[in-house]
Amino acid sequence: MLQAINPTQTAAWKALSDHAEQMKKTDIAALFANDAARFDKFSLQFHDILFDYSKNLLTEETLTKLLALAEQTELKDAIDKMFAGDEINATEGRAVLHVALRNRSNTPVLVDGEDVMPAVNKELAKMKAFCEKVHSGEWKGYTGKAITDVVNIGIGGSDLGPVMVTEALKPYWKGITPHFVSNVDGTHIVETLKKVDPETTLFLIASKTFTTQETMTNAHSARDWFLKAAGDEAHVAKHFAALSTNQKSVEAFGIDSANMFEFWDWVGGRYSLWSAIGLSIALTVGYDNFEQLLQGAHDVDQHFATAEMDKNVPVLMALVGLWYGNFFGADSEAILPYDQYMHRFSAYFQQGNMESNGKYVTRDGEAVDYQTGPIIWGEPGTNGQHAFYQLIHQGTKLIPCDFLAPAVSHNPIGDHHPKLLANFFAQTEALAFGKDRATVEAELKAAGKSDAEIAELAPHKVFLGNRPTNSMLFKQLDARTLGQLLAFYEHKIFAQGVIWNIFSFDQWGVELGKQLANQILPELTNDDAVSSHDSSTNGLINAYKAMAK
Ligand SMILES: O=P(O)(O)OC[C@H]1O[C@](O)(CO)[C@@H](O)[C@@H]1O
Repeated sequence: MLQAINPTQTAAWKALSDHAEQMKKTDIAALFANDAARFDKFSLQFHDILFDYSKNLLTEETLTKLLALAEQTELKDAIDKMFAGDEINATEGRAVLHVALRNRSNTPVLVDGEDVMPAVNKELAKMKAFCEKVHSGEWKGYTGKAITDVVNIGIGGSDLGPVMVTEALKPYWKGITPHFVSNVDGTHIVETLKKVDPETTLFLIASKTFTTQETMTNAHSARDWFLKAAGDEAHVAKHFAALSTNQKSVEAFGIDSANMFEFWDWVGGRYSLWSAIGLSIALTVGYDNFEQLLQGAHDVDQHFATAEMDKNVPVLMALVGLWYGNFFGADSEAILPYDQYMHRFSAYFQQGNMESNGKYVTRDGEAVDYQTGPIIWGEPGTNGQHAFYQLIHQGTKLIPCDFLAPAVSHNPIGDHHPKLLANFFAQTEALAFGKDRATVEAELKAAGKSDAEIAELAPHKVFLGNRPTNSMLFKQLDARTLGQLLAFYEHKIFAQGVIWNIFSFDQWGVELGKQLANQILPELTNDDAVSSHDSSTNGLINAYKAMAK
């Protein structure tokens, strides 16, 4: 159980509030001008990843105060408790042990006194053997053909991680094409099924609970489609596997437990790509690469658990983010990967972050009077530059941004990569340092503009700068580095949740919508006018019924 500590009642919070008022009087450009060693002081190398957080509105004093906040909210104790298998997901009565799934050191991890590592290793061995059979062609479909396509049917954490990772690691694909169906909108499954052949397709029904409406509906439609071609129920075993914690429901669906890959209730859905939910990843990029992904996350787990707080990358990421959210009123963060393969990275951490820390109730059941989880958004560079960077540069909102890029491209064609990276560096520089009025006026003058034109145009061309960014520059996007990046963000989210005194591993906020949808569904299947809701909901439902006739 984690202590409930109100962060705003700590001495550190009060000190940070005062300090923020001081820091509002300076800017990032001044901090660089006053300290030639700033980059060295505020950057860290972790394996092949350089984390530069120097382009932030902070000083050593800021960091000391932020670290004091981490100490006074007992972050270290919370980290130890997570790794020790304590029930830190208190509202669901569960431990939080995605770190056990990637525990390559294999040291015992105890849940209720029992070491979970033998079960974790057994399941990994099962996944490995299955991948080998599929890749070698030993696993055959009902007409004796090898598998060419995998369709993962899942949603939320049972979809976003596998989609993001398989896309990010596309250079490592092994000849199996992955497809992902998540939305209950029939279009998703129908359009996907058009691309695959029942004789050579393997369906992975990915659902921790095996009760999720969207997933079960898609799974039944996939099975109907398959049986239409295959005819015989006996063939289902060759084409359907389940990734779940719920053996009973898997069997009820008609999937043999031999084709079930198990995980456990101490794995949160949005932290589950490291579990059997990652089977589509292992099938797509090969089991060896899946293991490298686990290894990368494990590298960071060890770092998070043991590094000093002031050298601890996820802790620093958490503190820097919280600094802007709680003391400067920033309400969103942009994640901007300069790597096309990472095009689902921000979407993945929308769930990771917003489902974890989108909470207004504290660990002791009170309403917070401070900001918690930020809105997460972003697109790959350079697309974002031609879409929303205008607002980041000159808008009225403070939007801390993370820039991520590989030094080495998997596709070193012409001068594409230097151009991409030039944009990355230019953007972080422009955001931090801006362009002042004098420079703008001198440029306009040099371009031959009259004094009147200069006076009119100059205000629009000034960049105030002082827009904070973190940069993550890494050697190349391989499985191990990706695993490290993902674990950085996961632990950042955890550390912030601890300091905010909220529970990061439940998601009660998704329940009400599900409950109401279940009540409304039967109302849509008859012709009666509906009057049981508010006038808007009644009006919409009745209009729908009339239109759909
Ligand atoms: O894997 P399941 O049980 O189908 O759940 C899917 C998703 O639904 C949620 O419970 C709520 O959206 C997520 O946390 C989870 O990732």
